[in-house]
Amino acid sequence: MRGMDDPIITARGLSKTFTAARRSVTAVAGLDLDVAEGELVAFLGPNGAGKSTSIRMLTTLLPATSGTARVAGHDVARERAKVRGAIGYVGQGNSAGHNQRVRDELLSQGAFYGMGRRDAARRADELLESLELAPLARRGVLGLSGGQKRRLDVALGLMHSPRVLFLDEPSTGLDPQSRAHLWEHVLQLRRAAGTTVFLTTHYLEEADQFAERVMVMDHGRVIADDTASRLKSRLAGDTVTVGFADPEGARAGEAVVARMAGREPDRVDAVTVRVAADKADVLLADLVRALDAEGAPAARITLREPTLDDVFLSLTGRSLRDTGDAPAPADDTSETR
Ligand SMILES: Nc1ncnc2c1ncn2[C@@H]1O[C@H](COP(=O)(O)OP(=O)(O)OP(=O)(O)O)[C@@H](O)[C@H]1O
Repeated sequence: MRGMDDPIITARGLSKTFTAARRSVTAVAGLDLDVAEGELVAFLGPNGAGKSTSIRMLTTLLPATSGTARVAGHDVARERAKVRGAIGYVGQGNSAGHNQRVRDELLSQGAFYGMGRRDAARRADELLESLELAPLARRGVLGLSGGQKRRLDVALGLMHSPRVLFLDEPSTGLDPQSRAHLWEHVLQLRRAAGTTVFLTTHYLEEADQFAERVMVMDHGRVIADDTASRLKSRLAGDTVTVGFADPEGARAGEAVVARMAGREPDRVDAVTVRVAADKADVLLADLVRALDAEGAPAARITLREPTLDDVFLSLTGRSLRDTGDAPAPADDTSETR
């Protein structure tokens, strides 16, 4: 992996304003970006935040209104063909509308990229194998399941062995098992080839679990850019919730909690208090002892680690889950992994 002194993706002041019928919308407002080769970066944000527009500018599909970007050493405005040759792009719902066979679809893509027939065939078989599509090679594209189709999309994006793979919502609409499966493949392919992966997602858990770097976008701007764990510890702490046997216990316990945590707890209900804590795991043991010693023992204590949604909430005052567009959290990936 190369250092940041030689990033594979850079953007400076990259902006896009759409104007239609005298109304103008600034979809992306001054994106600055440096991505090192081999990084896995996730763009996270609510609908309309500007994620797709950013990706479409970086992949040369959309001209910027202002600003510049370079991908794999080429300028996205002046060297579009060179950029396209170096990247793979999987858009939202990429799959073909006609019923070509799976393997033929890959071969057409290879031809599109100017690959020789032999090379294309070899590469297609390699990708069919590694994306577990080999048994479906002769099946029509239209008969594939959602998850199979998305894996084919990824294979199509990888046909010419690009240095950078852009994925726009690769897992939206897939069931939890297919999502996990797709991710497994993307991570494995990336390990094998060192491909830089830049993707957008609505799934907080996904970004949290798999991305090395999370860029949170809102209203066309990047409002946070760091590893998920640093974002969480910096912008949203743990919460400790303490339940008492009765309201009297809660009253006595509340003061102890305040003293131990160093800040006033919130009242959840008559018998429960909640407090934010920087080092909740350490606090927990001390708190239990202190509550016992002062005759206000806890009936139950729960510790909740922050999620990326807490990060978004702390940055914007809104919940990503409340924006109405984020898919419901999948039941297999709850926020407390
Ligand atoms: N072709 C277009 N013409 C006019 N406005 C557009 C166009 N494309 C996008 N926009 C607007 O730009 C803003 C950003 O859209 P964009 O699709 O980049 O957001 P996003 O974060 O990718 O959202 P989603 O998660 O829904 O894909 C939105 O307000 C959108 O309505």
